[in-house]
Amino acid sequence: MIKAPNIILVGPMGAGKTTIGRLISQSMGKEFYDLDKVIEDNAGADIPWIFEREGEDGFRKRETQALASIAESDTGDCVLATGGGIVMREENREILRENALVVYLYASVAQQLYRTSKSTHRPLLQTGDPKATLKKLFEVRDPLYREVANLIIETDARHPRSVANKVLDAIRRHLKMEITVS
Ligand SMILES: Nc1ncnc2c1ncn2[C@@H]1O[C@H](COP(=O)(O)OP(=O)(O)O)[C@@H](O)[C@H]1O
Ligand SMILES: O=C(O)C1=C[C@@H](OP(=O)(O)O)[C@@H](O)[C@H](O)C1
Ligand SMILES: [Mg+2]
Repeated sequence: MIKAPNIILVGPMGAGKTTIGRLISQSMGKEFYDLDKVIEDNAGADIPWIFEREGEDGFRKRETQALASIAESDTGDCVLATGGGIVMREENREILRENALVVYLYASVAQQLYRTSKSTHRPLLQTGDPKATLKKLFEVRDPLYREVANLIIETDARHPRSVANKVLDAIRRHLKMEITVS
């Protein structure tokens, strides 16, 4: 059986997965991994370069490999922030569902747009109409995030520290509930 990491954050670009993942890993005393960073380290190149040279398909292959390698390693006791497209492949969703507590960080399209607008490192948003792109992606992906999630946390109108505290509370409640039930 594949051993998945403890806490996995999913959600759209700009939901705050990287930011919140780091904060909650510090509070929980767990190792933190950002899947995009793992992919970049493995490739020796950044994400825009990978998209440019290998296309989105090449990136998705690397993403699945990186997820599987973390899931199969002994680093089970960690917090993992994924990229927004992780739910697009069924094999990824299977790994996410296995053993991990998956937290969906929800953000409205307006917030996604606002939070991603200052950065140019997301190749999918380097289009004439990033709002339309985010909306289209969200329509496809939101049901998939919900399919794999154990917990859903709303992030609009919340400071990152407040989102992190909400996630930590929800995780504690969820784990306590599981212990009480079993
Ligand atoms: N709750 C929040 N409120 C305001 N800004 C946020 C919040 N969460 C993240 N951000 C900011 O939004 C940007 C994208 O966050 P990031 O963690 O990279 O998102 P993701 O990894 O989900 O794409 C960063 O500049 C980050 O500081
Ligand atoms: O939504 C996506 O398909 C992607 C999201 C990005 O990560 P973040 O969600 O952390 O921005 C990164 O993996 C890549 O640019 C593709
Ligand atoms: Mg990120």
